[in-house]
Amino acid sequence: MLKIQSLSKRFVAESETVHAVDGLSFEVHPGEVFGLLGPNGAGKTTTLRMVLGLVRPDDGYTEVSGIRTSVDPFAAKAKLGFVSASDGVYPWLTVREMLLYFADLYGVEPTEASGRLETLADVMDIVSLLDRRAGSLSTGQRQRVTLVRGLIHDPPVMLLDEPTRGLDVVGVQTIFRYIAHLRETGKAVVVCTHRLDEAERLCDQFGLLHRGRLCHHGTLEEVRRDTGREHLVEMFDDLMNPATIEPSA
Ligand SMILES: Nc1ncnc2c1ncn2[C@@H]1O[C@H](COP(=O)(O)OP(=O)(O)OP(=O)(O)O)[C@@H](O)[C@H]1O
Repeated sequence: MLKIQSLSKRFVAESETVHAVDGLSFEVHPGEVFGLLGPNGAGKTTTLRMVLGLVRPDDGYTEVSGIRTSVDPFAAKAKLGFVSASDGVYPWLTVREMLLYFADLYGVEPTEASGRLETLADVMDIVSLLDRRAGSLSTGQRQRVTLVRGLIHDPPVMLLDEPTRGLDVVGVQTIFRYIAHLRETGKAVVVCTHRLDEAERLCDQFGLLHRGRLCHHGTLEEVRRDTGREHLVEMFDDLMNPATIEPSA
């Protein structure tokens, strides 16, 4: 499970203080997909960086499977998988070598790593790519390999940062299949995206982030009830242009 409690981060840029994340709290349970949604600059990446232990919070904490990132960052990281649209590969290694190398970095026993690689290669349809050099893969093939890499140490919590950015229809479907697999295997998943239409189809829980604050939070039904709006895009429009909100009857 992932727990985020009263998390805050301020940055000072050109003598102005930016509240990038401001008192953020939510939980993601096993088998749940949480969409952390927000416009540019809402604080999504800063939140993920704090969960990953790359940025120190000013207040609050993040906890991965009961381990506070600030107390034991290495143990917390071992429980996290991270996939981002800008992930690269080691071009001179074969796909198999690269995935087993990452498994080794995470301390996975070689026999266990090989078994896991076989299962995941099957799920993500990369069996025929395993002995190819990673540098020779197409964008879609590379994407499937990086998705497998995020899971090679079987983490209970997965963070996906803009996972469909730059992908074609087939690539987007692959992400949908991957997230279905994560849900079925009981991972607690956070997806950060601007693609609100995709988020509506992908996520079980939604957090609408604006200027570092969670403005609405819950299932799609709950946020619909809360906002009086049907679609996420309308909810965001209201948040960003409050003057356009129609007074309720
Ligand atoms: N290292 C930094 N120094 C100064 N300001 C920063 C720093 N990192 C982030 N910020 C500011 O914090 C705010 C939140 O940024 P963040 O990158 O978390 O937003 P985001 O929701 O991920 O946006 P995007 O969707 O554009 O990636 C922004 O105003 C940003 O300019």
